[in-house]
Amino acid sequence: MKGVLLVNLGSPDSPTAKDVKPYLDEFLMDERVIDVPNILRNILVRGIILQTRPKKSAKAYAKIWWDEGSPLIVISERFTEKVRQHTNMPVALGMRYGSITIKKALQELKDKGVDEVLLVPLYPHYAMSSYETVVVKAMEEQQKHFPQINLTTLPAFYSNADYIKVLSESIADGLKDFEYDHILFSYHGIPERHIRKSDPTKFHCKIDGSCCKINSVAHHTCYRHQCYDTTELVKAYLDLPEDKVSSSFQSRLAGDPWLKPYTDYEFERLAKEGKKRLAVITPAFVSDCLETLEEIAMEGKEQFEEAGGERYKHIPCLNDSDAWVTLMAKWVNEWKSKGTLPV
Ligand SMILES: C=CC1=C(C)c2cc3[nH]c(cc4nc(cc5[nH]c(cc1n2)c(C)c5CCC(=O)O)C(CCC(=O)O)=C4C)c(C)c3C=C
Ligand SMILES: [Fe+2]
Ligand SMILES: [Fe+2]
Repeated sequence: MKGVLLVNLGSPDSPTAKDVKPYLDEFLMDERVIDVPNILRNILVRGIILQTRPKKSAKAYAKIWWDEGSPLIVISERFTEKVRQHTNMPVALGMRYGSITIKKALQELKDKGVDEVLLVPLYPHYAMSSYETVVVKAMEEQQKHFPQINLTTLPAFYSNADYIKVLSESIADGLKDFEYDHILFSYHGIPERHIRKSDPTKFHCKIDGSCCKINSVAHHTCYRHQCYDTTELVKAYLDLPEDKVSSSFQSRLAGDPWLKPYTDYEFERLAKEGKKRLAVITPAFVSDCLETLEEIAMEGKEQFEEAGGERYKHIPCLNDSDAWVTLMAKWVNEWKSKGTLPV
């Protein structure tokens, strides 16, 4: 029997330093997130970052936490339930980090008699620290504990025409009552080094975009390329003016150079250039989470207004909206009936 495994990033069990610490430990000790040799990662994560970050992150989580729990988890659970209803299939939810594990989700599917699983990493774009680590972890769990299960993975859908339509229409909806001077597409950042590492040709990706017009297999794994593609496709779908749209990268950790331009610097630059009314969308995330609700909706607003901006709007992620659930159900049903995957 066929079933679906949806996987998102995960959250701590509560917005306290006690629960944030083990969650961040698992997250940042992932070799695809902090990709340095093991000994160095241990020193960096356990000896330095985890000494102070859990307290700071817990405070940020406390600002966005809902009565039902972490927004990312609650939204993902609502989405899962709706996809289940729209497909009449066993659909389980796992998280890459934290207590709602991929192993438990696979067990849930196995207990229902599932032996063919469609794995859906809940990320539109490929990055080794998001999409790839989910696929690798799910394959490890499958090989170790569920050899009878066959896994098929949904490709990154950042440029899928149906997805672009759903995303664009949700943006248009968010802009209905908002006169804007500029729309910023803010994507989660990654270290530049990750782009080079993920380039199978080892020479194509130049980080500055000069490579992106030359056709290459590297684009299948180039997060930066894919983010800019999403912006361009939404811009074309909504016929947005060229000079009113730009892309940037948020949530960097100190240290290495991360993808530029940095979102927080862009808030300042745009406000200083006289863009007084700013709309921000965050298409690297399908569900609202700490990085959208705190960093963008709260901190970003403050940064923009401090730099002279006047009106600011964060447009929500797709979350459990009808259009997004319907699209996911369509992909799942096509896989179930014809064995095909979206392109
Ligand atoms: C080296 C560090 C990090 C990389 C690389 C990274 C990539 C990456 N992350 C997401 C999605 C999310 N990240 C979230 C939180 C978060 N991310 C990092 C670090 C890296 N992410 C940290 C330390 C945290 C925790 C919070 C903090 O202390 O700042 C979240 C939110 C989770 C939640 O519970 O709400 C998401 C979602 C993507 C898509 C990505 C690569 C493209
Ligand atoms: Fe992150
Ligand atoms: Fe490129």
